Amino acid sequence: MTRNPVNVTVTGAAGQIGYSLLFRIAAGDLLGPDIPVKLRLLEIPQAVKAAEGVAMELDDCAFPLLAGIDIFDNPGDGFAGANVALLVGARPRTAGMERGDLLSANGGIFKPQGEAINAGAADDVRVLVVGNPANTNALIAASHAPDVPKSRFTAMTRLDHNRAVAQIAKKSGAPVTEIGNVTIWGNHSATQYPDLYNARISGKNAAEYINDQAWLENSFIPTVAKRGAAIIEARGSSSAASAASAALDHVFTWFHGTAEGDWTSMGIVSDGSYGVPEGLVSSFPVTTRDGNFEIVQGLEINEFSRARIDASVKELADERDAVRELGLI
Ligand SMILES: NC(=O)c1ccc[n+]([C@@H]2O[C@H](COP(=O)([O-])OP(=O)(O)OC[C@H]3O[C@@H](n4cnc5c(N)ncnc54)[C@H](O)[C@@H]3O)[C@@H](O)[C@H]2O)c1
Ligand SMILES: O=C(O)C[C@H](O)C(=O)O
Repeated sequence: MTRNPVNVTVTGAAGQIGYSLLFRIAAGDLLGPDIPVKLRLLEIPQAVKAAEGVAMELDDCAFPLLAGIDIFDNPGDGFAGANVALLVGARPRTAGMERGDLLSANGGIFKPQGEAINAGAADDVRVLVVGNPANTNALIAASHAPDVPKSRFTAMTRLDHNRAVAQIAKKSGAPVTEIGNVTIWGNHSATQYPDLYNARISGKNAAEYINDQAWLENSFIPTVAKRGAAIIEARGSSSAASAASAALDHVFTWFHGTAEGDWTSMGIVSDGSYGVPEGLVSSFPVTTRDGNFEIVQGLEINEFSRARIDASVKELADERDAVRELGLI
């Protein structure tokens, strides 16, 4: 039986994440090996030519699952009929730019994109925001899409989650497949809190298994939280292949589900769980199935974790207040 292709809109298609992401989407890594996709590439007018070059290369791969590629320079056409929307394109921070300038520049991108999703995306649309500041950009987009359920808008903290898994595997000597129940709480920023206390290694409590508080405080948390900056420092540009891989993991897990007893991390609109004010887009532990998710409830939050979650959530509240003042939400 042949399935109808799924429309996948990717913004920032000519950028460096786009270049890693699109080929793997077309190879079936986003939705699965039996689901054809139609790519809708959205770029700014100046980058359309580069996106055309990427589309030529996609053609040249002769991917069996790739049912078509269209390129757009405006959100209204780019999001029309989108079932999955990956919002990667964003305005990067440049020298001398204040946080408010960055939020304002990105508001100019994510407000019209939210409006276009509201107006023309498919009824079942699922949105992942990758472009930074991802959580607040997702908040802006969601607030301009009143007809789309808030649960359809997510921000990417899966890269942070995967980074935490890798660090725990390295420290413990266990393979990544034995690491589970990792949570990233809060913002995709240096204030994020990767939670070792509720994580598990081969079914055992990870904090007890590793039993090294100095490593947890002075190595694990800062390494994960500042990994983006470390990659920029080493590579001369921000993470791209790992970010693309995490975006694929995020969407794949959203549709195909978390493993029994495990969970993943997603930036989602808070329902007030764990004291995170309702409406903020914060990272939580979630279980997923068939394009839906539920926050894992009842986890123990010790004093150490509480202080760090609160600090990251405060940053999210400050970002929300800043975009509110700018009239972006
Ligand atoms: N959440 C995460 O974990 C994570 C990880 C890595 C990078 N990022 C962020 O992802 C974003 C993209 O990174 P990159 O390395 O691909 O950047 P890049 O600069 O290489 O590419 C960005 C692309 O977006 C395009 N673009 C800009 N405004 C647009 C708009 N309004 N509509 C459509 N396209 C637009 C640009 O033309 C460019 O081609 C950045 O904001 C980066 O900070 C997030
Ligand atoms: O930190 C950044 O600016 C890049 C990105 O968000 C990352 O986490 O790699």
